[in-house]
Amino acid sequence: MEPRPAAPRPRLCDSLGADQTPSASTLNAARAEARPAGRRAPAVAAVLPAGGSGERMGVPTPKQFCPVLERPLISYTLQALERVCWIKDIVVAVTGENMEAMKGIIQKYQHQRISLVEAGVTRHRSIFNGLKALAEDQPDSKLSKPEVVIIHDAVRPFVEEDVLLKVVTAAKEYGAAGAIRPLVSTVISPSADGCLDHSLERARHRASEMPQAFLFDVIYEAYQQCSDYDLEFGTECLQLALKYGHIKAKLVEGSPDLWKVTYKRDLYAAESIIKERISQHICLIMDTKDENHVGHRLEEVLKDELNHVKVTSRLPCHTGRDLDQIVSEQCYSYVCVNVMTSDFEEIRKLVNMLEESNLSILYPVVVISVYFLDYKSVPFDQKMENLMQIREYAKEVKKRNILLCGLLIYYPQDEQKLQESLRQGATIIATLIKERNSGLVGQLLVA
Ligand SMILES: Nc1ccn([C@@H]2O[C@H](COP(=O)(O)OP(=O)(O)OP(=O)(O)O)[C@@H](O)[C@H]2O)c(=O)n1
Ligand SMILES: O=C(CO)[C@H](O)[C@H](O)COP(=O)(O)O
Repeated sequence: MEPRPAAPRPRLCDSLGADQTPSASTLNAARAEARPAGRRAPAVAAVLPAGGSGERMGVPTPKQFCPVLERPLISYTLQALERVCWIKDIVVAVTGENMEAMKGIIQKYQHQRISLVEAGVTRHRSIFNGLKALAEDQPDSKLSKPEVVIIHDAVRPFVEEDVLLKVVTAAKEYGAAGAIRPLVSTVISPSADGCLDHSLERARHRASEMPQAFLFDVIYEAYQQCSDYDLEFGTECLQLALKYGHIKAKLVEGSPDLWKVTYKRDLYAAESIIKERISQHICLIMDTKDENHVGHRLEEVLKDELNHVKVTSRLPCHTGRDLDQIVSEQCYSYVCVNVMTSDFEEIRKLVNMLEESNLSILYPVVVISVYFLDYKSVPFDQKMENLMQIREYAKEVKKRNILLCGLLIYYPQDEQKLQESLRQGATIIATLIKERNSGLVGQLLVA
């Protein structure tokens, strides 16, 4: 039996940013990095069954294509697997009628390493079709048979590298492995007359989740021997490895986020989790170096209000160089503090950089333009005329998934009122970033 590969190493893919696909040289470097001396890293591929109709979701669109933050659910799962640079191929099984839509998603969100196969009428048949694509070296296929294959539902978007590595490592040793979770409800067995026959002791049972991983030959041979009944009604790949391959899969404790999107409530939960994850970093761009200026006080109040969020500040003159760094850190929330001017020059520069970075292809980027309205120095009507440009400009940039709105904070005012305005401003900023509500683009809010 092959020795276990080394423990998980830092992801080389991270240095490229989780949403970017590593180059071939980085993949090779990652493999070399992850390969202890003398041990060969297994060739790993993934099969994603995505051919269901999502009946339990109760909407016409199959749930894998339902939008979350205006992006199809399946795209998040693909992104999660693409982050893992040692998965060389990702085979997705979709129905013929959804093939073009799937190709469009791959192109729009710049997914890589994806191959498409026709789904089957059941989940097992879809998976089997995916395995066939990996098993047979068709003349024009760029796919090759992997040593280990991951099977993961396309509607489980929150899968991390660590659990993938655990199931793959275990599959190499045991032949099969799968993620499990504690049961939330007790499992019961009803009798023919619809009454309780018996219940299972919940603590002694687990829920089978995904990802699962198998030595390719183990699961492929199991599917080839599968009865029609199993292909039609089965729901558990680990059971096929046991029944047809006599392999007892290694069970790996998974994280709470491995759940499968099945009902409509799961879409709302997925959107909430994604919003929370992309709101963990705020970049504050100041247009003044004056450390004593009120704009820097807003930074302090924001840090105080949002103690779990990373707030980094930048000056426009450094923005270009620094922004590349921020983009690679996956920052999707920008607060531009304008104390010196109410014109749009700085905002336009930032928006142009964000567009060039393609950052807003995957997630909506929030840009909040904060104006300290020194109503004593500039006639109010002249300033408002300037500021009202935001409405039209915001409509324009919304098309590129950038959500722009304005925030006015009166200034100067007595210390207590100013502190109150700053706190109100921080609350408004936090809400705009957390909610990412496209209905508010172009609005001018007042703290
Ligand atoms: N013929 C099928 C049926 C299901 N799946 C996929 O298997 C995964 C898990 O199945 P499930 O949650 O049951 O999806 P649906 O069958 O679409 O849901 P429902 O049972 O509510 O119709 C999903 O990614 C689904 O697209 C598939 O590839 N081929
Ligand atoms: O949890 C799982 C174990 O492999 C599968 O995702 C689940 O069984 C799929 O069943 P269904 O397609 O009916 O949702």
